[in-house]
This record gives sequence, C-alpha cells and structure tokens, in this order.
Amino acid sequence: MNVQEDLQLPYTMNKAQMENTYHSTVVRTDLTRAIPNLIPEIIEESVLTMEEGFQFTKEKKEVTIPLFDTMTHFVARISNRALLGPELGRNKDFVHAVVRFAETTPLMAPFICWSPHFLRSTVYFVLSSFLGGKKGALKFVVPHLEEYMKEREFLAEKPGLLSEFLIRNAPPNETVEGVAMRALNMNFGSIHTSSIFVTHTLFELALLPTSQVDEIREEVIAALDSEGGWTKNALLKFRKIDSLLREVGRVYGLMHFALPRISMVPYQLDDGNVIPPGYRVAIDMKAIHYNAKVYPDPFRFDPFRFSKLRETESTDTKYGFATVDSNYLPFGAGRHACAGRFFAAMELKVMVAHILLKYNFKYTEPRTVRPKNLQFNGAVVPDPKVHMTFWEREEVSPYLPAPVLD
Ligand code: HEM
Repeated sequence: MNVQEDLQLPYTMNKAQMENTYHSTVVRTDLTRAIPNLIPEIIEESVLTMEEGFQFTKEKKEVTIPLFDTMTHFVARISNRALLGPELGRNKDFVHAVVRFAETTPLMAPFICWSPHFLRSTVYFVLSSFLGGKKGALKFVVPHLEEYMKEREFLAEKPGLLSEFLIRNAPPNETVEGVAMRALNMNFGSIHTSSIFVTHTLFELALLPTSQVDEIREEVIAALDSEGGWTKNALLKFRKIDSLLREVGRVYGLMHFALPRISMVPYQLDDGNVIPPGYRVAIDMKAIHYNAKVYPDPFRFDPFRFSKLRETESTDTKYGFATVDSNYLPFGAGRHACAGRFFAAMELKVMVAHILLKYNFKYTEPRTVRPKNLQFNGAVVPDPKVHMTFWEREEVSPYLPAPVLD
C-alpha cells in the first residue's frame, strides 16, 4: 500500500505496522462497535477539554486562539478518552508529544523517502531529534500500558478502550512497545485528520448567517430533546452538522489525491493504457468531487447540500458523512477505506454540537471568504495562522454535563 511508502512507516513507526495490520481490524470492528457507549464519554471529555482550554472567568469573557493548533490539541485529548484512556489524554505533556508526533510524521516522511535506503534511519533519527517523533510519545504510552497490563488481570470488567481491544487481539509475539506503537499510529490517524475537519467546519460556520447557525443549533437541541440526551439516535438526527462535515470532505478533504496505491501487477485500463508493476497510482479527488454532473454548482460550499438530499431519501446512510461511495473519497474506498470513520464522525459531530450549544465564535477581523488552505506534498491543511475569538453563550444547555475541574 502506498500509505506505507508515503508515511515511511518502517522509520516513522515500525515495520510491524506493515506486516500485520490487526490494529486496522480492531478499529473497524471493536472500536466501531463501542461507539454508542463512548458517546457520553466523548461529550464529557469535550466539555472538560474546552472548559480547561478556554478558562473563562467573570473577568475573562472572551478568548482568541490560533484555531487549528488549539483544535489539534483538543482532538488529541478528546480522542484519547477512547484510545488510551482519560489519564493519558489529560496529561498535557503526553498531548503535546502525541500532537508533535502526528504533525511531524507526514512532514518528515518525504525527506526520508527522498533519501537513499541506507541513509533513511539516520535521516529519521536526525529529523525526529529536533522535530519530535515517536520516541517522545512512546515514553508515556509504554509505561502506561505496562501498568495497565498488570491491573487488567484483576478487572472484572475491562474498559472499552482501543488499548484494551489492541491487547486482547494481539498476536502472541506482540510486545508492549508494539501495542504502544499501534495505539500511536491510531492517534496519528485520528488527530491529524479530525483536527483538520473541525477547523474547516468552524471556518465555514463563522461565515454563515446567524439564522443558518441557529437552524443547525435548533436541530441539535430537538434531537437531544427527542432522544433524551447524547445517544447514537440523537447523533443520527444531527443531519445538518453531518451534512456540513460531508461538504467539508467534498470541498477540501485531506489530500488532492485519493486511494494512493502502488501497482503490483500490470493492469490494462479501459483506454488501452497499461500501468506497469511498481507504479504509483491515485485518483484526482477534485475531478470527482467537483464534477457538476454529480454535485450541481460544485465550487459552492453548500453546508446543507447533503441534508437537503437526505430529505428526499428514505435511508439515513446514503448521504451520511461516513458513507463512502465512488463519488465521495475523503475516507478512501473499498477494502481499505478508513477504518475509523464512524468513530471520527461521532467525535466530530459531538465536538461541533457542543461548540454550537456552548459558545459563539468569530474571526478576529471581518471576512466574507474563508482563509486559504496551505498545501504540502499533496496534503491540504487549514492555515494555522488564523485566529478566532470564542465567548460563552448566555443560554445554558441542560444537555452539557457540568464540568468538574480540579
Ligand atoms: C475525519 C477523519 C478521518 C479521515 C478524513 C480519514 C481518512 C482516511 C483515509 C483517506 C484513509 C486511507 C483510505 C484508502 O487508502 O483507501 C484512512 C485509513 C485509515 N484510517 Fe482514517 N481518517 C479519519 C479518521 C480516522 C480515525 C479517527 C481513525 C482511528 C481511530 C482512523 C483509522 C484509520 C485506519 C486504521 C486506516 C487504514 C485502513 C486500512 O488500511 O484498512 N482514521 N483514513
């Protein structure tokens, strides 16, 4: 698979990630099945994270933050409520280390890739020693897992965390460091992607007329009212947020290209051209996502594009954020489509709904268009220099757990 080449996994992580990908299966099955139980935990963690992150007081009524960086740290903490547990997620040094790992891995990979094979370990060693790589994060995860493995023998009920699922499904020769590296790989999969999505979403929300933001908020409140709180069914009814996230994926995605692969055998295309083995192939995502025959007015960001379409369908899934099809590729497609997309959809919907219920936010200066994205090695990321101001809404939602801060 090309992602192994693109991320230079043997150096940035380890070879075992390539040889046995059971962590993907664990995310696709156990973690996805655990989602309904994780929803109340994720909303609680989101509330705690933002209370601590914003630190509002009677005197400090608004805060201006670098949006992308702040959201990256928020996502790292909130995701780890489900990946490695709240203890590590709430450890600021760990969050800092894991964010550096997630941010620097795709930056270092091209430099490793451009180096001759015999130099690659050295290039990784040198780059990671000043940029930060797996070592800084493993320093927290390995002792944490060692401690947990001692305790888990005596636990009648094991926690529904990714780390527990990884341990339970590990092959006999798996080491603690091996499990730790897989948990970090999934941190990478989660942090870098979801923080990009939530940032784009807030960039777009801040440009919408107040009436449309109110519409989205009212839908969230109605869903929580009808389902009695944060349940899987309530989240299914957040159709406008779901649509907004899907539109973010359509218009921006993570990369210019989808399904990067390396051809293993000669393959003849319909037009007669042959792709020889060893060639890198990918799909131009813009050609698919900006196809006017599939998406009318394709260059317009329409937050309600998919929720309007859903009104015409009897099924909730066809235009759902996490649904992949040949015209929608931000999560890839086929056998290797993103294993964590249902978890990501849940977390992002909870975070965006929470922000809408609790906060108002705006750009630091008046804007009519959203900030331009940055592009590096095919990746598309929101501008990290953009700041936003947040302040609390006067209305207090009965559906947000009261934070208990130390
Ligand atoms: C908005 C958030 C996310 C986006 C846009 C995203 C996107 C992607 C993409 C494009 C791929 C490659 C698919 C392909 O090559 O066909 C992928 C693979 C993968 N993702 Fe995600 N991802 C997200 C969140 C997550 C999260 C939260 C996790 C884990 C908790 C995760 C775990 C994985 C795994 C394990 C794979 C490899 C699947 C396989 O090879 O079978 N992702 N993701």
